[in-house]
Amino acid sequence: MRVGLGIDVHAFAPGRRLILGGVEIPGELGLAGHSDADVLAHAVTDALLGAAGLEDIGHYFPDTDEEYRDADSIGLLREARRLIGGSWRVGNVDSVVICERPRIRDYRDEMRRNLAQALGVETGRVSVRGTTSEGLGFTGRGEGIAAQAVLLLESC
Ligand SMILES: Nc1ccn([C@@H]2O[C@H](COP(=O)(O)O)[C@@H](O)[C@H]2O)c(=O)n1
Ligand SMILES: C[C@@]1(CO)OP(=O)(O)OP(=O)(O)OC[C@H]1O
Repeated sequence: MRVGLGIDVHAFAPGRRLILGGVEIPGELGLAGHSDADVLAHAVTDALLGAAGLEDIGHYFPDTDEEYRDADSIGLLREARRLIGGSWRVGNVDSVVICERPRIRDYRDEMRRNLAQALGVETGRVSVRGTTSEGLGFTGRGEGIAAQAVLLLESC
């Protein structure tokens, strides 16, 4: 077994859609990024790549490459899963999104389904939770969203 950790942060930006775990959340400020800025999908992708001992997300999907402008980050997670190859399967993923809003609980099951599908596992193996930072720091001031994920790989 191997464990991986992924952490990502994106700042809010006007004129952007908010995509978290592949779910478009209406009525909220979006996040700045070269891709769709799906901070949760990025954290899970880096946890997956880290568990496999590979390079990081920016290595495989550079933010200087026009191919990844506004890219669907769930699609990038699926691509990263392909890079891992067939000798590993995902045991489970746990993840936390840190923001004052939106309330992640309202969307978490759809996020879990999207992430699980990209990873090729049952939804029950993927957890997503939200927490505020109680008004403290950049997330507390509503400047951006942070996400963290841990992922276990099991050999097949
Ligand atoms: N963005 C968020 C923040 C919180 N939640 C839910 O509320 C619970 C309490 O959060 P605290 O930060 O006040 O501890 C948390 O356990 C979540 O159920 C959320 O869904 N999305
Ligand atoms: C997937 C990528 C592609 O540009 O997305 P970005 O929106 O640039 O987000 P970031 O988390 O800063 O870096 C990962 C990038 O590789």
